Amino acid sequence: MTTDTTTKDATPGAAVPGETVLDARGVTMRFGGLTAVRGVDLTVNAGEIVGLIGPNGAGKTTFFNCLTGLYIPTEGEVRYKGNVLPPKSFKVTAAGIARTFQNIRLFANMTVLENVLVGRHTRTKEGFWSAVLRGPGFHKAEKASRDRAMELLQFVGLDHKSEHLARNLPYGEQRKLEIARALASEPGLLLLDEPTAGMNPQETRATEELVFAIRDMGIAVLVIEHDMRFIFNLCDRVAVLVQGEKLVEGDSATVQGDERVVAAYLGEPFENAPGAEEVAEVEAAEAHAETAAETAAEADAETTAEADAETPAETTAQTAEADAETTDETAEADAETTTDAAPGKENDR
Ligand SMILES: Nc1ncnc2c1ncn2[C@@H]1O[C@H](COP(=O)(O)OP(=O)(O)OP(=O)(O)O)[C@@H](O)[C@H]1O
Repeated sequence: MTTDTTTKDATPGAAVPGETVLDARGVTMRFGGLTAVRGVDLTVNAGEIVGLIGPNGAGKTTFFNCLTGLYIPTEGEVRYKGNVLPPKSFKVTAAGIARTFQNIRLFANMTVLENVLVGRHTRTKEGFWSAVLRGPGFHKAEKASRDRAMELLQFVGLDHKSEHLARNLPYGEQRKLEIARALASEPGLLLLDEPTAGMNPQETRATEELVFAIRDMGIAVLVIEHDMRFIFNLCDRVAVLVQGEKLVEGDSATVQGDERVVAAYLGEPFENAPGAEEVAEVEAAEAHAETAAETAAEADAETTAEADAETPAETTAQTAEADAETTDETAEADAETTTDAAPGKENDR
């Protein structure tokens, strides 16, 4: 019996510069009557950071799921380094694509180090008997895995927390741990689904640096994010999905300057832009609701003004009358009193 306990190619992801790492063509995903992604083409080349943006429900995560074997696209094809991807997520990971999730998926009750070690399982060859017998080869492989996991924890800045339980990490560090675990499979392409969600501006900037460092390690990156500043600082190319369709693709300046993108985010759709009709309907309903609210407010304001105008005038007039009468009576009484009681008057008479 032989047990192969060597660690597989440490950097299988290392890509040839300029090589097309990901090539998705005509990817369509339907759920019953709903087409979440429609005919999307997207490539990611070695050394690139590509952004995928779009309003909520645009189909970004569904597209990611089609790239990672979680969904089998209804139509279209996804190739990684020229090979069609197998329709199983663990095989996609083994092929060289790793990902993080929008909703963090860590093993909460395992330590930080154990979480990263789990990510390494596709890169080790220890078989069943090796694990059972725990011979010298197994221990050697285990040590190599631990060393690599610690390197990755150091890379994301979590090596000092390797023995902490994952669930005790603050949110931002949990996101970093997810990235370290994804890197543990030594990918050639990393897909990040909203990596800065819930982070403060400082953590977001640190994540930006981390993604640049990942790219510099030779790993291509495709990132979904709603933080436009993060996307436009980071990405070589950005693709915009709206209503499941790719609306625009280009460098940051091109995408930022494209009026259809501005319209898709600001709710002023272009004629024939995907989703324009729906947005127009929502806008019309909102405008109608606003007009109704304004009319009601104006009517209220008029009623109040009329009531205000009548009430103080009458009250003031009545008060003035009452004051005048009181003053006259007081003056008379004062005059009488003063006259009657004036000292020395009688003496003067
Ligand atoms: N498993 C599913 N079954 C049915 N419909 C789904 C499924 N997954 C996604 N959808 C629908 O597909 C559409 C696209 O959703 P998706 O989550 O991909 O959008 P998104 O762009 O990632 O949105 P967000 O930015 O809010 O995460 C939505 O209408 C969603 O409800």
